[in-house]
This record gives sequence, structure tokens and C-alpha cells, in this order.
Amino acid sequence: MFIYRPTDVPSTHKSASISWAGKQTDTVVNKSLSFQNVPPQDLKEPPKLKYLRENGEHILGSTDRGCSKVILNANFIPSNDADWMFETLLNEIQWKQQKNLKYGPDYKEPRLTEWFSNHPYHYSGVEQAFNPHWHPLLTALCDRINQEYRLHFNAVLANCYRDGHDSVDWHTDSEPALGNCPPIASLSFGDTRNFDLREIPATVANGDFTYSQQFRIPLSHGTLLLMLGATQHDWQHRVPKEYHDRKPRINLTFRTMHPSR
Ligand SMILES: O=C(O)CCC(=O)C(=O)O
Ligand SMILES: [Fe+2]
Repeated sequence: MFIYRPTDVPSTHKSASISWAGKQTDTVVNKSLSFQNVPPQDLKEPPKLKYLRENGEHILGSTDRGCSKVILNANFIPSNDADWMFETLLNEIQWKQQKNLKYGPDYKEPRLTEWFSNHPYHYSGVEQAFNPHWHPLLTALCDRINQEYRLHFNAVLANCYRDGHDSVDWHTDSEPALGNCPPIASLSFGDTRNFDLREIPATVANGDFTYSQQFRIPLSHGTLLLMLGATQHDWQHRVPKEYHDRKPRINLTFRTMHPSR
């Protein structure tokens, strides 16, 4: 790509002397226009949003912290089981709308949540009290994920998105209590919603994500997504609001709490 800039170019012609108001002028300068090549960094195109839809492991990227990757399993819960699980969780969890003090004293999160763990959880302006009263279905799902993927989850944040206006903004799940490079398992039920990931630039100081790699993963009924390696340090994620109607969706994010940290 080129950028158009006018430049002063001395005439290469042996110009005839020009007389103006009785005076001779010897130098003729042509105001001409030329195209100059501009250094590539000014012209970088923002990377295109890439969709991840295939089951299996996807490497997002790698930094000195290590590799960031996700594992997608859209068949983790067959749809007939996912149907009754969704209804059970929708009806039997004590959903509440939390305040998020990061955005002001009266700001309420645009979704409903409930936290299950022997420990309280504090994340970006929200305080979830400890709640050891796990729903038996959550215990069963946590045990199954721990066994199949050899993980040690002991906490779950349940999210309910009532419609397309509910969302969660860009964030990482990297609170100190989750330890270094925490694995997170996310299990979805109900309507499909987009799950976006964007790379945190090495120089994040100005908060400019224009040139960050970005992935979009549509998460459907019964889908398990594991976020592993350095994903919580090097990538942010969100569930954006939708312009079209969406039916309710429940998402369970399983985490490992290390209370001593
Ligand atoms: O709903 C989702 O898929 C993501 C939820 C999430 O990022 C969170 O609870 O931290
Ligand atoms: Fe998250």
C-alpha cells in the first residue's frame, strides 16, 4: 500500500529564464506529486477474526510463559442428557445478579451467577462468598472432568445468560488464588453463544488490541472447552452481547482454588 504525499521536486529542465514584473528568475520549482513507500509498521492490517469449530486441541500461540492452548469437545454431553441437565441447573441453582464495584457502586453484572467452593472468590470488582453446598449434578460433572482430563478442579462459577443482552466483558481468569497458569474447564448448556479470545499484546501499556490475534469459538449445548497452559496470562476472553435474540444459556467454569496463595 502506498500513501500519497506531495513533494517539491526541482525541475530537471534547463528552464528558460522567466521574467516576472521585470525581474529574472532562474530557478523553477515544479510542485509535483509522487508516491512514497511508507514503512510497513504504519500499514499493518489488523489480523482477521478466526473461527475455531473443530473438536480437538488448538494452539493459540506461544510466549516466554509457554504455550497457550484450548481443547474443544462439542460432544462431551450428548444432547438428550444436556437437555435435562440444563433444566435442572436453571431451576435448582440459586441464581443471583452480583454487583460489580469496578463499574460503580450500583452497577450490576449483565448475567446471573452462583459460586460453589469451600473458599470465597474475588475477581475484578465482584465478591463471591464461600458456598460449600454443591448441587449433586455439579459434583458429578466436576468429578467426570477431573477423571477424564486428570485435573483437580475444586470450585465452579456458574453463569446464566438470560438472553442475548447478557454478556461477560474481556477478562482473564488469573486471580492469584487460582495459581500460576491455571487450567479452566468451561461447560455450556442451552443456546449457542460466541466465546472470543484475544491475545494480550506484549506492550499492553496503551491497551491497544488492534493488532491482536482473535479467535471466536461458538459454544453449543453440551460443549466442553478447556483453556490450558498460559491462556489465562496471555489471552483475554469474553462472551459478547448479541444483536439477535438468544434463549437462556448456562455456562459452568471449573477452577482449582489454592487458598494459601
Ligand atoms: O460463559 C462463558 O463461556 C465464559 C464465562 C467466563 O469467562 C467466566 O465465568 O469467567
Ligand atoms: Fe472467564
